[in-house]
Amino acid sequence: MTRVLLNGVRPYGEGEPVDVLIEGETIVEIGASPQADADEIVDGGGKVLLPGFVDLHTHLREPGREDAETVETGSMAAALGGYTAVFAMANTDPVADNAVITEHVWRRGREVGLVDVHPVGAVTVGLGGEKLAELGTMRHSAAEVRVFSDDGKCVHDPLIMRRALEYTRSFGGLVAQHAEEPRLTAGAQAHEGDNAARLGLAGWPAPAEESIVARDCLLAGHTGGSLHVCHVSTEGTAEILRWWKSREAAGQVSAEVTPHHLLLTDERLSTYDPVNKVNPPLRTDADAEALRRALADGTVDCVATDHAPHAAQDKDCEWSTAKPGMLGLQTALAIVTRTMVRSGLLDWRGVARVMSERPAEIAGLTGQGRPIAEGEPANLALVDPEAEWTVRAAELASLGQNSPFEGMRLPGRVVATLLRGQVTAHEGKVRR
Ligand SMILES: NC(=O)N[C@@H](CC(=O)O)C(=O)O
Ligand SMILES: [Zn+2]
Ligand SMILES: [Zn+2]
Repeated sequence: MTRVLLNGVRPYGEGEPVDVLIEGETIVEIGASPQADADEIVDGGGKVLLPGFVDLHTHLREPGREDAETVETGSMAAALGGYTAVFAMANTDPVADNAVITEHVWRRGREVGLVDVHPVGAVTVGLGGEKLAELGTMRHSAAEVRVFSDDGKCVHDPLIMRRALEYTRSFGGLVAQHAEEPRLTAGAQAHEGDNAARLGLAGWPAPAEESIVARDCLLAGHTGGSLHVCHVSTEGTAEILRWWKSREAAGQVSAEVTPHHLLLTDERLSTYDPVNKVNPPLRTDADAEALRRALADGTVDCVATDHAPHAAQDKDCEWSTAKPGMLGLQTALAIVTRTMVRSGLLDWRGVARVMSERPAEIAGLTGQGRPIAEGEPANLALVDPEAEWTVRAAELASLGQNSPFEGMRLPGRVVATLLRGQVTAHEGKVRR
């Protein structure tokens, strides 16, 4: 069995540095270990050791748009970003609304072997919003799909949403909702507010999100199904979730926020650079601040990247025809470090909670988001909290280069990632 020694690391950024010895897939010893007989020694230098990150919301674009991303390039970006599990959204071409596609994505993930790739199944056939997909078949396929989402589109018909919550409940599944009332966002190009008005961009009003979130909380409560709210973007949504979760009969409702909604606002739109175009749109300072507070106090459960790579021709064009979406996997930890850790809103235990433990729990992954302790699976991310680096999209592993953080100097860097004891990334290089 291969033995890897992480030399002088601080689990959760707490206490004096310790040595972590990994044998095969498992952490076998934490303390002062003999270094001599390890096959590989990773020099920890007192850096922060966290459980490997889990991303509930990634777009890998395979099948169909392999010019924007593939399971392979997305897995590389994930490993470099500290991730040990990602959920690949179903809005591919063809749509992942059946077991053939979800098994293909799952198998590709296993072949690449850098990160656990869990395909998300579509809720409705072709993301059409009209007919439930064969959720049970996907659940019982080799990919064991548990998370279902029409992401990119909202399951806007309340009866379909009700049925999806009821049906997934029967096998312990989860519906992840892209909350957007389509009647309120027809033609929308930006957050509805002063900036959009000044720039002449059609508005995406906050209630388009909030009305669906409120409705879906009620439906989840009524059916006993599990609801996960994707990319929460407004202060109002945070308030609805806070109220709903304070109720005794809140049931299973969870929510995620993206790094870009924690940091960026619609002030960036004045250049009309489509790199800032995303769904839901970048909102106001007050929204971003409310989201940071909601993440800190647990109202919003976790960070999910909504990593959405696009080919150059879909982004280097005029605003209205550009596709929405931003890269996220390799910058998430740095944005969380800047917005949550440097601001004092979260300590590293808190980061472990929002980037690993909660998302693993929400998705029902048993081997991820585990404590850093002897006998536990060695899914780990080693983070240098002091390192500063400048984002260069051309240097990221993704095929698409649409990072809104281009040129930004950010704190916090992933030094190494381990998937079940295998080093998958180290010092900015992928290991295969
Ligand atoms: N976030 C985006 O702006 N785009 C996503 C879809 C989505 O997450 O809604 C995409 O697939 O490109
Ligand atoms: Zn979405
Ligand atoms: Zn998405």
